[in-house]
Parts: sequence; structure tokens; C-alpha cells
Amino acid sequence: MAARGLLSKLLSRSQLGLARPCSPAWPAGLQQLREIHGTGRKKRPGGGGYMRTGALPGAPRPPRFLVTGACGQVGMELVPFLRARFGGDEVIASDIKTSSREFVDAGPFVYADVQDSDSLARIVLEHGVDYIVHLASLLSAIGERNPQLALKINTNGIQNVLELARLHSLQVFAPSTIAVFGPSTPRDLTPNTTVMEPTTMYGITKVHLELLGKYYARVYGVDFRSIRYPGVISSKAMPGGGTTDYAVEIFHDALRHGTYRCFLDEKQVLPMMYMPDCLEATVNLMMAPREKLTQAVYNVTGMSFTPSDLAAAIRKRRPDFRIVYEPDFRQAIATTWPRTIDDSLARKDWGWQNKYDIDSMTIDMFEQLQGRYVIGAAR
Ligand SMILES: NC(=O)c1ccc[n+]([C@@H]2O[C@H](COP(=O)([O-])OP(=O)(O)OC[C@H]3O[C@@H](n4cnc5c(N)ncnc54)[C@H](O)[C@@H]3O)[C@@H](O)[C@H]2O)c1
Ligand SMILES: C[C@@H](O)[C@H](N)C(=O)O
Repeated sequence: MAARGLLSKLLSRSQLGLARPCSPAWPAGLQQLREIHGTGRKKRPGGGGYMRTGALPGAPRPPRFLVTGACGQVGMELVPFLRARFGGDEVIASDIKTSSREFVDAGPFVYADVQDSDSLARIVLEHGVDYIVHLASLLSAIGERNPQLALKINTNGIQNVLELARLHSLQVFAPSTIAVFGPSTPRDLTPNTTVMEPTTMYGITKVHLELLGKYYARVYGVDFRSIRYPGVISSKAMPGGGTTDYAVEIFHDALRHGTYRCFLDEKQVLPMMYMPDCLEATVNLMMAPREKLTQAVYNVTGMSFTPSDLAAAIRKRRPDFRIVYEPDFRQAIATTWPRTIDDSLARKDWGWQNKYDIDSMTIDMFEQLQGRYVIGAAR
């Protein structure tokens, strides 16, 4: 493997016999992407980028994505979404764990710890990666349980990704979060540019991610883009240890048991977004013409509600649903975050529009999940 890694630094993919089948024509999404970004092989000022794997210089081929942390809540849906849009072979999923055999078998999958820059470099070079979609992270609640680990994974991960982007002229999409805001930030209609003094380790590492991404963009010309996701609600995978997880768990417990024990206060308003909107927003920003973007990092939101609002929306479909409130340490985190978000810049610059509100999201969550549980069986 070592010899092959060295060789890959000296020879092109096709010379090494690693060539993959080239699509005869670019799918529509790829064509658009190519027109916007070119083939991603331009040397950027200050960057390395003297050597690319993939096709020979000048030979057009679809861009290739590496998704880190792909087996998490967002990755489990973003990977198939990108594959449907850009081609199955063009999206390499990676993680340090596997979610399901089905997911791993569905397309290219490699083991990658984002703290290990050498193995990330090997994947980028051997697979001819153009874009890194950097999802790997420890979230707010799990991060407060182990702040040192969150600090290590979150900061090393983005540092390694941005260095690779600098050296190999890669584009980077790395989500940020509403957790970059803290108690000193205006909590209603929080603006895109405002005070960022988070009190969680997760929030601190995401401020680092944003600032470092902007630094690499300014100094090295790296195309770095980010969205501050609010709480993401989805049906395919369980969330990975955040403060907004209740808004997913509640649906599973409503269907399985008809009751839910909520770890946040019933009146705690938080911004949220349904996964289909999250996927659209992510790819729309990744594909937006660079000249239209006035920011590297955008606020985006879909809706804001309390646990009690969500319980009421669920009761429209399950009138017997019951909820009890037992706030724990996550409540203290939630009180430091915005209630509502001003995402007007995303709407203006790249046409962000959410499709789902609390009711349409609730209806769809029930539709997606009810086949999974025999309703009321566990009661
Ligand atoms: N889900 C949300 O509500 C939400 C909200 C705001 C921002 N985000 C951001 O979106 C991204 C994805 O979030 P998610 O909800 O899918 O998180 P998740 O916790 O569900 O998944 C994170 C994934 O990262 C992987 N990972 C952890 N350490 C790793 C390492 N050292 N190397 C490689 N992989 C590692 C985990 O195995 C996991 O599969 C994160 O950057 C997160 O901060 C998520
Ligand atoms: C908001 C977000 O970053 C994540 N869902 C968390 O609660 O940690």
C-alpha cells in the first residue's frame, strides 16, 4: 500500500490502472457544475495543486466528492442525494463506523478518520477527489460529555480538510451550526453577521471551522462554503447526540409507545429544518455561481417551534399522544441558542427557499416512519 501511495503521487490514476469508467456525457447536474466551477483543476494562488490524480489534465470528467462522517444523520441522506444528482461512482462515502451494510454496499465507501491527514490525502489522491463535503463532527450534547474529544476531532478534522484543499485545489463544503451563537447573540431573527460567543465546546469548534475556512479562502483561494444548519429533522437515521435530537426522537416514540419523555422545556423555541430542505440547501449552495455569493457562511432555517408546538402537531395525527417534560443538561445548552434565524442573505444570494413547515414536516415524518413500527404495538 505504501508503494502504491508513493506511486500515486508520481503517476496519474490512469497510468496506475485506477481509471474508473468515464461517463460518456455529463448528467445535467454535473454539466451545470462544470460550467460554474470548471473541472476544479485550476491552480489557486498560494496553493500547491501542481499534481492532480483523476483524469489527465484537460480531460473533462465529472467532479468527484469525498464525504466525511457519511454514516451520520446528514450523511446517510446526503450521500444518496449527491449520487442521484452527480453519479453513483462520483461520491465516496467515508466514516470511522458503518451505519448499515446496505449503505456501505450502495456505492464507494472507505474508512477514514478525519484526524489522520495521511489517510485523507491518500483517498483524495487515489480517488481523484475534487470536493470534500466535511460532515464528521461531534455534536453539542455528546461534545459536552467529552469536550476534549470534540475539540480534537472537530478542529483537527477541518484543519486537515482545508490543508488538503489548499494543496490539491479542492472545493470544501463544511456545515456549521446555530451553536456558533451564544447568550450574547440576539436570539430573535439572529443576523448572518453578529456576535459569536458560544458556551459549548461544539460551538467553539464550529466558530473555529468558520474562521479557518474564511482564512483559507482569503489567503489561499480555497473555495470554502458553509451553512449554519439549525436542528435537522429526518426519518432515515437517528441523530448523533445533539440538543435538537428531541425533534426526531419524538416521532419514533410517538409511533412506538404513544408517549415521549422530552429532555427540553416545553417552551424552548429552537430553529429547525426538515431533511429534504437541508439537502436542497446544501447542494444549491455548493453549486451556486461563486460570483453570486457575498458570504462564505450562510444562516439558513426552515421553521421555529417549541416541544409543545411539535406535540400539538403530532396530536393532529395521534390524538392520544402524550408528552412529559424532564429537562436535563441539554436545556442549558438550548437556552443559549437563537429562537429564530434571519436567513435573508441565503434567500437573496442563492435563492434558498424552504418547502416544509411544522405541519407538512410532521405529516411527512409519519408517512416515512409508520411502516417501520406496528402502531401502538408496544403500548
Ligand atoms: N444534525 C443536525 O441537526 C445538525 C445541525 C447543525 C449542524 N450539523 C452539522 O452537520 C454535520 C453532520 O451532522 P450529523 O447530524 O450527520 O452528525 P452525526 O453525529 O449524526 O454524524 C457524524 C458522523 O461523524 C463520524 N465521525 C466522528 N468522528 C469521526 C472521525 N474522527 N473521523 C471520521 N468520522 C467521524 C461519526 O461516526 C458519525 O457518523 C456535522 O458537521 C454537524 O455539526 C448537524
Ligand atoms: C444544532 C445542531 O448543531 C445539532 N443538532 C445539535 O443539537 O448539536
